[in-house]
Amino acid sequence: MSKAAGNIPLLFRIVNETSSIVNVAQGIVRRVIQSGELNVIDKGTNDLQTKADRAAQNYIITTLSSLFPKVTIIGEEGDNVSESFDGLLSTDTLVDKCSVIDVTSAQKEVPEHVRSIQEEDLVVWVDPLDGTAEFAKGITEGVTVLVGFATHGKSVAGVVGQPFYNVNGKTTGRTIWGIPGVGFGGINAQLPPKDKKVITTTRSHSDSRVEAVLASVKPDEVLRVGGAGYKVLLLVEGKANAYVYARAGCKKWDSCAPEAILCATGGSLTDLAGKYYEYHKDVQHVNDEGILATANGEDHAWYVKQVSQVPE
Ligand SMILES: Nc1ncnc2c1ncn2[C@@H]1O[C@H](COP(=O)(O)O)[C@@H](OP(=O)(O)O)[C@H]1O
Ligand SMILES: [Mg+2]
Ligand SMILES: [Mg+2]
Ligand SMILES: [Mg+2]
Repeated sequence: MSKAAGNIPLLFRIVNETSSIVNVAQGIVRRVIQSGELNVIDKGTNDLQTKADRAAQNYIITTLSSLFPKVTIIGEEGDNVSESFDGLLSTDTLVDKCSVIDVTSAQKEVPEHVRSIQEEDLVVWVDPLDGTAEFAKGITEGVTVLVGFATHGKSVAGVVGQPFYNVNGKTTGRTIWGIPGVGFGGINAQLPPKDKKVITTTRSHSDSRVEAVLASVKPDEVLRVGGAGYKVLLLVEGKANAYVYARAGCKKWDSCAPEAILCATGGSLTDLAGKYYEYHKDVQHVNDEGILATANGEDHAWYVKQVSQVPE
């Protein structure tokens, strides 16, 4: 390893490598839908998995673990995913490499908790395709590829790919990264307007309690879209004020990367009581207490109070 590489914090190096890996994974996801062969299975009730979920996970974990063999990687689709990605590696040049962290300028200000991270400290939460219920129906805009990084139980970095992101009607895809306390890139972060309360929530996993809690925050407008990652991107871009989901169902791989990116841009993601989720390797996968995320972290306490008033 060169001296320069040795000086770059491990977290920066792994986020950079992951952004390239996520670019390739986005190509895999696009290729599968172009092929028309999704090979959908239901892992439970309304819990779909397609060939794209399997192949993208296999690619991400195989590549990341070969580069960083000491990290712990937990993928949504489990440990025995063998779907081949060989025929799905495109020469797709549509997606630019995401903007990398400018290490030389950022390095002076790297917080100690980031600088001190060792490979063996990292737990990586991989959701190879978020928004599968919609993807299987051909609703692709909200599909994301999520890779979140945690140390000591906290979400410390995230990379999110959006393979069907459109610019002027052209599907270009994009890759976004965020490290709380350091920065973010790949997205134009904006606060939502203050004069209107736009709330985003699930499109495909609602129930009566989800609706009752949603009503408690008195939305002016509700955006029902697929994917935890996409809902958080709506917050980061100022298109929604809060993401409210009062049901167990999202898992650690759904929230780890979005939490880091949202936090890096001034927002907050917690359970409905305002408590941060833990991301250590032995934690329960299901986020039992729902999701409450706000574009502006200063609004968070108000939402916690509102939702706490809904009877169980
Ligand atoms: N009740 C539930 N059962 C199963 N999965 C759920 C769920 N609620 C949320 N999820 C998962 O959380 C993510 C966001 O959900 P939603 O789009 O409904 O907001 C999706 O991830 P995946 O698409 O990666 O499986 C979805 O499967
Ligand atoms: Mg799934
Ligand atoms: Mg998901
Ligand atoms: Mg998924």
